Amino acid sequence: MSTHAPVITVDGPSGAGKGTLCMLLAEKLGWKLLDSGAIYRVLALAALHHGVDLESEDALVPLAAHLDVQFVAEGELVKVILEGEDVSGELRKEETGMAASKVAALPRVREALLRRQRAFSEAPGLVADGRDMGTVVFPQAEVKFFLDASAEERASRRMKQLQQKGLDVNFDHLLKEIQERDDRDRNRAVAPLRPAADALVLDSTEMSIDQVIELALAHIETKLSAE
Ligand SMILES: Nc1ncnc2c1ncn2[C@@H]1O[C@H](COP(=O)(O)OP(=O)(O)O)[C@@H](O)[C@H]1O
Ligand SMILES: Nc1ccn([C@@H]2O[C@H](COP(=O)(O)OP(=O)(O)O)[C@@H](O)[C@H]2O)c(=O)n1
Repeated sequence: MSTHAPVITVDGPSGAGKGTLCMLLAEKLGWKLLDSGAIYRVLALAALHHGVDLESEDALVPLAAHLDVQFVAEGELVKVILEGEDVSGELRKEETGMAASKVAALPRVREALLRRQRAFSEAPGLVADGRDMGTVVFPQAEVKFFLDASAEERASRRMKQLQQKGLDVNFDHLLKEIQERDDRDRNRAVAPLRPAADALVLDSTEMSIDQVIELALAHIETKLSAE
């Protein structure tokens, strides 16, 4: 039998600051990190590389079940290796996020990836970043957050992030893509993006990263000391 390890979940829409918060929490607590979005992104890339239709559930399920991916920590960065190839750069592109949200809408694809995500839970604890971490993948999690921000603020954060990587981006186009992806994530039949009933909802539109972390750490301390 596996021993129980505590889990903190952080769900929310694109650009809300989930990845930033999760990385800092995992570092501070010395816990493992699950970037579940990266798994959906890798699956989308595998489908594109193999010429598999992003809407063909029958073809995507075996690809998901046998996904050959490794996450290799290199200092602060995580290198993502798909079938022996470094796809870290391709992974973060907005079009990969868009393709990921298409494969992620398919129920049997999500089912095929469940065990792989749950396997990340190990001692001393796990911080899990995604859309359905607190509702579906780790419903028993000790601490749950739903991190949100206005679509305009999220698009503006994403634009700065992409510009820092030297990419040329148009704000209106980015905002439209983010809204389209959010709509698909919120309205899909299985594991839609929504806060778990027991999640603390944080709207970070007017908050700095430090303020979000401070609030999150205070909530974690309250929840974990009450266990
Ligand atoms: N509260 C905040 N205020 C301003 N910028 C933020 C905040 N939180 C995150 N960011 C920045 O916004 C961008 C997107 O954050 P990220 O953590 O990747 O979001 P997500 O994982 O939810 O898509 C990053 O460049 C990050 O540094
Ligand atoms: N737990 C998760 C994580 C991501 N996803 C899907 O994967 C896409 C990419 O997720 P991501 O977390 O990498 O995206 P960003 O928030 O970084 O933009 C999302 O738009 C969702 O469609 C999901 O369905 N469930």
